[in-house]
Amino acid sequence: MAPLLRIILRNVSPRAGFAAARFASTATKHQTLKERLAELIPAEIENVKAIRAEHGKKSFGPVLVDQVYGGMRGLPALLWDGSVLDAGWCSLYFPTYFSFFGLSLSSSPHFPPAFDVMQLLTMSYSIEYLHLFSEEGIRFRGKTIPECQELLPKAPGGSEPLPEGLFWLLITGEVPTAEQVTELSKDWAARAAIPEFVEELLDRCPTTLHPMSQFSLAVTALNHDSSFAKAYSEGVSKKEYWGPTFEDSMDLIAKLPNIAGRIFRNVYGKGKVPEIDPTKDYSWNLSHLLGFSDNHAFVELMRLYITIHSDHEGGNVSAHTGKLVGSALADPFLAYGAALNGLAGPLHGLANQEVLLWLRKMQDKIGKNASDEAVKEYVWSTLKGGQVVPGYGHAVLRKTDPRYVAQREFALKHLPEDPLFKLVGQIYNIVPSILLEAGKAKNPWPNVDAHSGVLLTYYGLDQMQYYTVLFGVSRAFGVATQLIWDRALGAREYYLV
Ligand SMILES: CC(=O)SCCNC(=O)CCNC(=O)[C@H](O)C(C)(C)COP(=O)(O)OP(=O)(O)OC[C@H]1O[C@@H](n2cnc3c(N)ncnc32)[C@H](O)[C@@H]1OP(=O)(O)O
Ligand SMILES: O=C([O-])CC(=O)C(=O)O
Repeated sequence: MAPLLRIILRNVSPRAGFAAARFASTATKHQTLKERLAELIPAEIENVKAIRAEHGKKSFGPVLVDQVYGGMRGLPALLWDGSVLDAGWCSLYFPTYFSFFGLSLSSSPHFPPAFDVMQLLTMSYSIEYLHLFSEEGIRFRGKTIPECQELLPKAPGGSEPLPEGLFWLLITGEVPTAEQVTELSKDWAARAAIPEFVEELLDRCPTTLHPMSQFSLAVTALNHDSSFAKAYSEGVSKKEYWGPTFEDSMDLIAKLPNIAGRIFRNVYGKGKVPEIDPTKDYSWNLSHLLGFSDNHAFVELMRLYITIHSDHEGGNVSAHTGKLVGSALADPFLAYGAALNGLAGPLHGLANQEVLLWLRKMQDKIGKNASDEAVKEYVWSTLKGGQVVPGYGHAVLRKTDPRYVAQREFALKHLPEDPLFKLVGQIYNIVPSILLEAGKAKNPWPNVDAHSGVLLTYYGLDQMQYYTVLFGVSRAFGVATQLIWDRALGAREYYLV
């Protein structure tokens, strides 16, 4: 049985966070992200040392055979800094005077061991609050999506959070100033150009090659100019790994709009890719490269979309893959290229494409204003055909995904009368009870992918095979954050039996 214990595990984000560093110092208004990060790292290294010295030999509990066969669901062992996923029915948070320790209890088999952990923690941490049966789903550095929408800086005239602010929050645990976010926008615009050979590589792809394959190909090729790979080959000290990893991560995020824009224009015959505007924010530029920047609501949608898709704890396929590949000291481009290949699976990020295809097929079969009865029959025929209902269910969540809710609110504000949006609402009233009746899915509620494609379609971006590329632009924020912190804290490489 010993090898079982060495299986890597999903769904815990127990990192005593940045309160310690915040206690010692506070970000100054003019600091860059890298300067602030450099200040935070030493305290965090000490924090991890202290946790390991005190708790290193304690156990999170047994590993069940079912969990090993069940895709490692509910096993708490994967460190993830940026976000914690709360299943929607049970979550414990332990903020203390010097640290934040978030433990997500994500599935029932894990419940008893989790209580061991609770005891373990209460032995040495003062609990300021503990909330059970909470409803938040994802929290970015402890902040829910509505809190991020409220607290993060906005563009002039905009009401959705700027993803630049979310990235700052993921990296530092702090809400940035508007000035810091503007500097980040400028920095990313300055780094946005992609090498000519990557442009050529994309231009030579057949238009029939799936946009996600092109995306991963181009991201992988960026490794040609990796600061980390260069520094490593020149013998950089372990202690300095995080610096070139940070530079690569910033380059990666900055270059994604140019890659995504080029793929979109090549595949769908939309002409030459325009220049990045260095005075504009990241989402405006992404929208511009896709040809939608004159539509203010679409740009706002991109700001929301990139913010909410950025990070979802470490157990999902893309995040986990990025961390795993990065743990062998592959540079961020190689690690993220691998992550994108996982995101391209239909049970993960590609589900947003699958949802639209499924909706279109449904409309072809039963018409555009079908009755509830006809929709029910169509859903049953999907299940009876041995297929999944795309956009429904989740490995961790046990409630409607708050990212679905955020997108629904956006739709209610901007496109309340859209027929496809209404169909999504109709399906919401039908699918959960059918999935419950079918008796297999542990979570009958919709996930993020059930809604995103409908919004994009409304604004004219109806090339559904392309949708997961946008998801991939966003997910880089979370994966990059973890790669940087893993290098800063000297995370060990994974070892699978
Ligand atoms: C960004 C994201 O990645 S969000 C997820 C996007 N993916 C989708 O929307 C695809 C549809 N959903 C699914 O396939 C699943 O719910 C997943 C992959 C998301 C989660 O999988 P799991 O954690 O294994 O779900 P769960 O434990 O509930 O599965 C139990 C059974 O219910 C089935 N099930 C789960 N969700 C659904 C669904 N939406 N439709 C039909 N059956 C489902 C599973 O296929 C499984 O069947 P099996 O026992 O025959 O293998
Ligand atoms: O968390 C998961 O398993 C899948 C998901 O919703 C995401 O990665 O955004």
